[in-house]
Amino acid sequence: MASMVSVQGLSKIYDDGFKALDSVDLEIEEGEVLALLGPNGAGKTTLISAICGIATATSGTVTVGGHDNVRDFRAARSMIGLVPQELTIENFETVFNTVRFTRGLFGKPRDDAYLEKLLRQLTLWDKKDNRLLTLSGGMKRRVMIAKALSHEPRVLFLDEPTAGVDVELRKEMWDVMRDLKGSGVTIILTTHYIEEAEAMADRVAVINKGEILLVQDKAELMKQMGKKTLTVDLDAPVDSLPDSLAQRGVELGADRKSLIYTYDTAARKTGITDLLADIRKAGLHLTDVHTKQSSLEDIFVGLVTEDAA
Ligand SMILES: Nc1ncnc2c1ncn2[C@@H]1O[C@H](COP(=O)(O)OP(=O)(O)OP(=O)(O)O)[C@@H](O)[C@H]1O
Repeated sequence: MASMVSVQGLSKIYDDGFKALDSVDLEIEEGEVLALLGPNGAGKTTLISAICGIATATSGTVTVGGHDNVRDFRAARSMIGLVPQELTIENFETVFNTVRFTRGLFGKPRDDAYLEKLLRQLTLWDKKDNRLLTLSGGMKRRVMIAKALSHEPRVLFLDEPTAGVDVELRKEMWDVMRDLKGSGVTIILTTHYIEEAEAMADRVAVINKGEILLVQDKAELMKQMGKKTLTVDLDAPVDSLPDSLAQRGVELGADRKSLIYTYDTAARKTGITDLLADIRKAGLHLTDVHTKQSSLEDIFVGLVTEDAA
């Protein structure tokens, strides 16, 4: 698939000498949802700002829809919609006027039919004549998205779209994003909620200290790095692990009353049946078994911690 956004060797050193981006390479495909995941201060906002041309890069290049974002700034920028972290809306303006005004700022001719379609898609049409200050938090966020899409961009950047919002509103935002993806918009969202990346992304890019540590298909990532742990609770503590179990890679729990077995979910044979037979042969009695699947969070924490080491 063609790259909608291509970032090559992008570095950003702020005036105080701080290197916020270190030679970032990133290809974003048309129609995908890419989640840019990283801890606070990782460089997510800086990267988005540099792609959108708000922050000037120290070195490297960015193209959007084939347009260089410096040499051909206007063409590149016209393809981008940006929803910043903070709500920036004109409280006394109406929904329709604010969206129409933003479209005008991009030099686009008036097209009320397009704006009606957009506001309907974002379930804001009923509120089109309402002043923004009368809207709920969720509606205000949707107005921000409508503004960002008012000039019909092909790529939408959402910087922390659900930071500090409640669970219900987060789910509502996810529905909005899914709907937009369905209509063909390429979406890049930054988040430090792993749950959000897990729910929304086709691909995940992990950034830490200005460097991209990994970019991968989400399902692939979870399959490859995903491990499952089986814990077997015993009816009485054991002094040492029987050899037959140690050979299988089983570990004794800290309480000496449980056995822990980690296996690869992608493997054809997990070895659980044999393991249970060996436990029985060793004369151990189990009282319970439970399994835990490693989440994107475990994978992410692992990557970032490794990077810090
Ligand atoms: N104008 C600036 N001058 C100097 N340093 C800056 C400037 N803006 C950001 N930084 C630093 O660059 C680093 C990356 O910041 P950035 O806002 O891109 O991170 P982030 O991943 O978006 O973080 P968060 O999740 O907290 O929003 C941080 O260490 C930040 O302090």
